[in-house]
Amino acid sequence: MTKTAAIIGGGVIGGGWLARFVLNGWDVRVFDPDPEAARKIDAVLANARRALPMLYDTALPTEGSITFCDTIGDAVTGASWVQESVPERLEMKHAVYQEIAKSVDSAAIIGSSTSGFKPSELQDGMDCAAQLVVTHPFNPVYLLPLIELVPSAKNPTEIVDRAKTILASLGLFPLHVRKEIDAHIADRFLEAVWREGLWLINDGIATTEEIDNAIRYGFGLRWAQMGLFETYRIAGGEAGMKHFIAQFGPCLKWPWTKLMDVPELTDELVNTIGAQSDDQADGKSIRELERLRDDNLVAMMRALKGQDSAAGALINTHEKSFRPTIDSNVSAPVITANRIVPVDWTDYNGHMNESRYGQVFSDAADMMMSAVGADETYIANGNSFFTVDIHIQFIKETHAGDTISVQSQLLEARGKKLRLHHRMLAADGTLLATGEQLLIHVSLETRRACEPQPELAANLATMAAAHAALPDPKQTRG
Ligand SMILES: NC(=O)C1=CN([C@@H]2O[C@H](COP(=O)(O)OP(=O)(O)OC[C@H]3O[C@@H](n4cnc5c(N)ncnc54)[C@H](O)[C@@H]3O)[C@@H](O)[C@H]2O)C=CC1
Ligand SMILES: C[N+](C)(C)CC(=O)CC(=O)[O-]
Repeated sequence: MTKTAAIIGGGVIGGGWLARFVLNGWDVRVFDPDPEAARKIDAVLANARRALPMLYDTALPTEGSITFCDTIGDAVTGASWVQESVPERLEMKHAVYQEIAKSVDSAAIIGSSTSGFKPSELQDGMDCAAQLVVTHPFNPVYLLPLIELVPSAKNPTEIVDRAKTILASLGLFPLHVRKEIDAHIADRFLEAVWREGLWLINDGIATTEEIDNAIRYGFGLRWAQMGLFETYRIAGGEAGMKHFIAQFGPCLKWPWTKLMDVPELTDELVNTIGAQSDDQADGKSIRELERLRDDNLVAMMRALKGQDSAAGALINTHEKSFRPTIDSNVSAPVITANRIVPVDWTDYNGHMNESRYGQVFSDAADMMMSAVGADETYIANGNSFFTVDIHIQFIKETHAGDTISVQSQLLEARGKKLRLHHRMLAADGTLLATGEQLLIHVSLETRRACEPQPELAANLATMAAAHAALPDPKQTRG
């Protein structure tokens, strides 16, 4: 059944939420009084449509619909999730909640994107306070998975648990902030780091670019995969965290940081920061910077996906929830891939690198193996297939963001030998490449060829019989 979300406020953050819901198959109803809202949302959605699907090795669910509404009441009616992302002003948020409360379903969850308000401040005077929690996202919401989920004492556990389940189903990482506090967890860090950055500029120590270099060439990379404490545990050497604290704890009392002092944001300081930031951007527009940011985030998150670590492990788990299953009894070629070409698969020629064709066909073979029962369990029990030969024909170029699919056909399954033929197609059916693979069934213990287990042999025979009736794929082009 299609689920419906209401997006109240469709700016930078509301637009990102909208994209996250729509690209995960939810219908969305939006209210934003800005006459430019639809145009701005389209721009965010275009970025999201390009970037989010690249994180996954299979197609996302079919997109949901988007409806622009004239009132808050119209937008929230029938929605099971309402996401408020109006400007960070308490009186404005309260006025919006009054309107939401008039029409919202009593079972709906209302999430606020607030960066700093505590849920109890937001719930103050609200009729359906028990339904509202803070769900604080990070920009770009369509790519970054963290959501700080902050309930107050007014929220029943059921709401918090259901919010966690829904957020996880969108590929998000709900971090339950158990005690409400101004600015939750992450923005307290960001603000401390930002404050220090402002001081370093104010005091003429560093420019915006030098500060960004200090982050992106060093600790920013560490933080992205391990965070603060685990990184410092390692920095303590074999003696670990306690040794690290013994060594560096005393520095905390030295005047390394300015702590709560804030430099006065005089015109002079703001102009200095603005000018340095303009220099640093080197003529790139915000849209160009967004694209660079998104491509880099996709590439980094895909690297973590390969390691099944941190944000990458989350993507792998989410992907399992919508990965299609394969029916091995089909008398048509099996669809073994349906995906987007990610940005990290392209090379200096501006197209998908040849090595990735091999990867696509290798993944397709994995899907065929799993379709006939040579799945994770079969492999864990000590048997598998090794590829001993592959012939690839590169027929047409393909580029980052293109949709590709693969049709696989079983050409021969005889004893230890398995021969597959794959056709890689563009979204319009154009043939992009073909791959023919010879695989040999092996024992993972002896690392030598051996006969498949009887059940697998029977499944292979069934598929081979069905596929024998298909036209010879080597004769079919385009
Ligand atoms: N920009 C950021 O980096 C982040 C912002 N947030 C939070 O998200 C919320 C929204 O911030 P942004 O998207 O950055 O602001 P924004 O200014 O980009 O968007 C706010 C949108 O709300 C609309 N709006 C104004 N009054 C409205 C009303 N009565 N009903 C419906 N829509 C209304 C505006 O037309 C605008 O499109 C704030 O609470 C902010 O603290 C959270 C995480 C990051
Ligand atoms: C600057 N900010 C407080 C609005 C930042 C956030 O709330 C989170 C983010 O995306 O950095």
